[in-house]
Amino acid sequence: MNTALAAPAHAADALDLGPAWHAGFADLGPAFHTDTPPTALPETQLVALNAPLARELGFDPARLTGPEAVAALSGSRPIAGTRPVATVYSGHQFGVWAGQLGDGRAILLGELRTPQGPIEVQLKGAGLTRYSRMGDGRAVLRSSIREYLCSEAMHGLGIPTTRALSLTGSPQPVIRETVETAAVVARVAPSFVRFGHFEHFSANGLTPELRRLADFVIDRHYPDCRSAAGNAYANLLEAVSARTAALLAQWQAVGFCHGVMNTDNMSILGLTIDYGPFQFMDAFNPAHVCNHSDHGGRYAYHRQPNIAYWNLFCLGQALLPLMDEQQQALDALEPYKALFPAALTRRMGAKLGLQATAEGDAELVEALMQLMARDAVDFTICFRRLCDAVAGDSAPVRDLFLQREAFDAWAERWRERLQSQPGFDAAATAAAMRRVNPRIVLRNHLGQIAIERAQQGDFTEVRRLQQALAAPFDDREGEDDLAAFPPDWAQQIEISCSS
Ligand SMILES: Nc1ncnc2c1ncn2[C@@H]1O[C@H](COP(=O)(O)OP(=O)(O)OP(=O)(O)O)[C@@H](O)[C@H]1O
Ligand SMILES: [Mg+2]
Repeated sequence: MNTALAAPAHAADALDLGPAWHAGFADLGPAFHTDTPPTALPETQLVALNAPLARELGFDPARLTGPEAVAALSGSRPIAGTRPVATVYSGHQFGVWAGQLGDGRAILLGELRTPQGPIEVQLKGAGLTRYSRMGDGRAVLRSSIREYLCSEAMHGLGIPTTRALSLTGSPQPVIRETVETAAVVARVAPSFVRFGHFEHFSANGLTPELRRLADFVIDRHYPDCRSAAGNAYANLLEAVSARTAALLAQWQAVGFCHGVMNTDNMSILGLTIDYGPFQFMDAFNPAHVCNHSDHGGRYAYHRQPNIAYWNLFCLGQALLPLMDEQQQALDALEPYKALFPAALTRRMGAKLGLQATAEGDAELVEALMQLMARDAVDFTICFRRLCDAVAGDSAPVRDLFLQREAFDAWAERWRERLQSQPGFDAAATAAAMRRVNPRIVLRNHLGQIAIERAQQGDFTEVRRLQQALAAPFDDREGEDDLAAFPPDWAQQIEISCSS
């Protein structure tokens, strides 16, 4: 059922932003959500707008910049045609069952129909909901800038992610370790359903609702799971596992640490979701833990692929009531073990200029990563300089290593492998490598500089970063500072769950 929405009760005050809204998820019924209007913030202002995305969604960007629209995008004025709800989910946090969670500060407005399919819109930080528990329903400007920029950075890198439409701020104080100010990210995705949504209905023995949710997701996003042979829900689990494997390979290949891979932060569509304590690594350390609250290092970079598998197990467990036997879930999860390493070798091989995977490539990649780890080499700069080494000068990449002879020995093996490719063309290979090895990623210190300026009321750096991160593979003038090594103070930045 996909009904267009009736005008809400507060229609007189509601602002028409252009495109028509549909209920989508809210049609599932009251077991899945609670009607929750956003809570207004005072004196809202536009920190940044994603005009290209606005156009894709059917908005006229010029119409989103006026004070009324900015109030609407921050949840401070109702949007005509929307039906705001907070959805309920549960989840495993840091390996432990956490029980009911839910959208404690994100409010789903409804969905827009685009040529690419339905797109849900949420306001994160838009006020208290039934699921806020001890929280205040708010998000601070600091963490909202990080979410806004990183979701678009991931999109620019070609990594599946929720996306950010707008970032609005307000002087309203929000208490974290210090007093900060409130902000709201309007974010979009084809679906915000998480593994935790399934865990919720399963753990509560609500099998009809569990089935309803699974059918909703299959019908809209995985129709092949029903037409294929076998149990449709086991097929769903297998399809989600495949997307998750592909996602994790992409994270690992850009040195991205998520920081809070709890099952409530795992997207059923294999999107990156919840930009909290994430980090793009500077110096490569496979055991790097970006979240200062993660004392045990559960979500260290090198553990991410196994954690994803653990989370998929939780999803499989949740879907069991819809399967005929446990073995179906186990069989659906099995392919991850081969899919992930194959995808990683393919991605890392492409970073090294290899068009197809051959025997020995995984080992060649691993040997480089070990050298990088031993010398704490900068992840992004190393791969970018390798591009230049194919057709030209290898001194800049060699200079990154302390153990130069070890690097030379590795580079010789690499060159041999490159030249073994049929029709090898050095210039074309270097160009292809530049399309997969970004020049610019959202390093912690770059975000920090933009945050500190924005906290002073200057949003220019947020907007400059947004533009640069949208095309992270390009060599553009005036962006050398964004592609440079991190300053020493970058190591002192502490990123925690506080947001
Ligand atoms: N300030 C807050 N007020 C209310 N609830 C919160 C707040 N911060 C986090 N929560 C809730 O705590 C749980 C775990 O938070 P987590 O940090 O994973 O998510 P989040 O950053 O709020 O958002 P999301 O996963 O939607 O991006 C979620 O249910 C979340 O809604
Ligand atoms: Mg979360």
